[in-house]
Amino acid sequence: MQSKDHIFATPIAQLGDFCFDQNVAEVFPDMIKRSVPGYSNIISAIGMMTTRFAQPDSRLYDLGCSLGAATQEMRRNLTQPGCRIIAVDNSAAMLERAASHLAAFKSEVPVTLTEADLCDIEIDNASVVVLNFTLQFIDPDKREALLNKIYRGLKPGGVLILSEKFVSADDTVNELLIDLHHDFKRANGYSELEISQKRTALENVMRPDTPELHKTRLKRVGFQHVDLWFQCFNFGSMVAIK
Ligand SMILES: Nc1ncnc2c1ncn2[C@@H]1O[C@H](C[S@+](CC[C@H]([NH3+])C(=O)[O-])CC(=O)[O-])[C@@H](O)[C@H]1O
Ligand SMILES: O=C(O)C(=O)Cc1ccccc1
Repeated sequence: MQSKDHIFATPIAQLGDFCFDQNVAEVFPDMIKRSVPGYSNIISAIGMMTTRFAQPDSRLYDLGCSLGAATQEMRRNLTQPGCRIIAVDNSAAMLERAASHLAAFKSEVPVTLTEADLCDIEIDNASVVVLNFTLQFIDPDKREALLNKIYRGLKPGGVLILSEKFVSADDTVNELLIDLHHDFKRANGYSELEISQKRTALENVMRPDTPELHKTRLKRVGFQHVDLWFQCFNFGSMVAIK
């Protein structure tokens, strides 16, 4: 049985910044499923893209892996020999649980779990890189350098799958998409208090960009082929091919 997310269910007097601690790690599968429209479709598609883009004797990176949902899907769909998956997160609580989640499945594919800041790791010999709802938590000033490092670490023909919460450049549409996201959360059983307290807690730590900025930046770092392949409300996923 997975634990249900009640983190923001009661009034919190000193609402601090959202962080990926033990409490969040414990309820994370429930939290992400009820909070991110399209999450399970995106995870499935990461598996499908792995089958298409993984190259023999290369590395696959899951950056900001949380409990390793994308890692597990890549591992299940990998058909090329000699590959290794490197799953990275800077939350010790997440990585501890990722290790036990991944150990619950049998697989021949080696996985390295690394506790590190994405800004400090090396990326090398990569055929598939996944940033599934992680770039939005990186300091905006460091995003381009990280994407540049990913581009340089990818082999020709390699792919980056970048999923994010977006802001719309059009204020009216932006408000509509945020409202629809809140409707989605209500429909999934979150109360007004849960929605508003989490929104406040995320304000300083999650800074979404427009899809246009993502596309321009990905092109600037060198990706030849970039587009949005999925969007539901203000959440979506882009593909960038080297
Ligand atoms: N600087 C950083 N360095 C490393 N990790 C970081 C950093 N900043 C944040 N993280 C990590 O990025 C993850 C973001 S969750 C990813 C979901 C997952 N990809 C999934 O497909 O289930 C998305 C969400 O919760 O909306 C958390 O585990 C953070 O600890
Ligand atoms: O819940 C939200 O409002 C989100 O934007 C998604 C989310 C999901 C899990 C952790 C942090 C943010």
